[in-house]
Amino acid sequence: MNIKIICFGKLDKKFFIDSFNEYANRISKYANLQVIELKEEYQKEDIVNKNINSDLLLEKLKAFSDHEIICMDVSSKNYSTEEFTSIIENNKNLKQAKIAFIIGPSDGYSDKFLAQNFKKVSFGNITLPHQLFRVILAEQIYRAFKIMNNEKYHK
Ligand SMILES: C[S@@+](CC[C@H](N)C(=O)[O-])C[C@H]1O[C@@H](n2cnc3c(N)ncnc32)[C@H](O)[C@@H]1O
Repeated sequence: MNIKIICFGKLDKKFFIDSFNEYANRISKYANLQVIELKEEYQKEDIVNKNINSDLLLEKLKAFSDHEIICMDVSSKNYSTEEFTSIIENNKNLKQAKIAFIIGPSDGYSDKFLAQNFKKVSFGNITLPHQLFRVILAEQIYRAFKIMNNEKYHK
């Protein structure tokens, strides 16, 4: 399985880099994980930033039309770990399964972006900073593989 995380900016704190690398390394036992970091526009008005960054995402996603796109969005339906696992599990047996998770820009997604027919997933009604969220997403992907493979992991 090929998994991509498409996100904005770089991890710039050692504790985030170390934590993410730890989970990425664990995930590598089950899947190819690739992180695609986009350059975020943040110096204009919020609404302009939102539109520019969302359009950049849409442009980038044209190269991933063969992927299941999962948009991580605070305001969407809450997914439990088991429900999240089922998204990955549904792809598991597909030949050349490809999933791309999107971590959005700081000013949110544009209406045009949200109108796309992507699955939208929230990990709960709290807004997490994007660097921390990248670590949490990697941990949940790793947890999903442990669950799918009936392997022991911390409860
Ligand atoms: C700092 S947040 C952006 C928040 C932005 N103001 C908004 O309303 O979308 C950056 C990204 O982290 C992800 N994120 C943060 N908390 C999340 C949560 N509880 N569930 C799902 N995604 C989350 C989303 O992809 C979000 O676009």
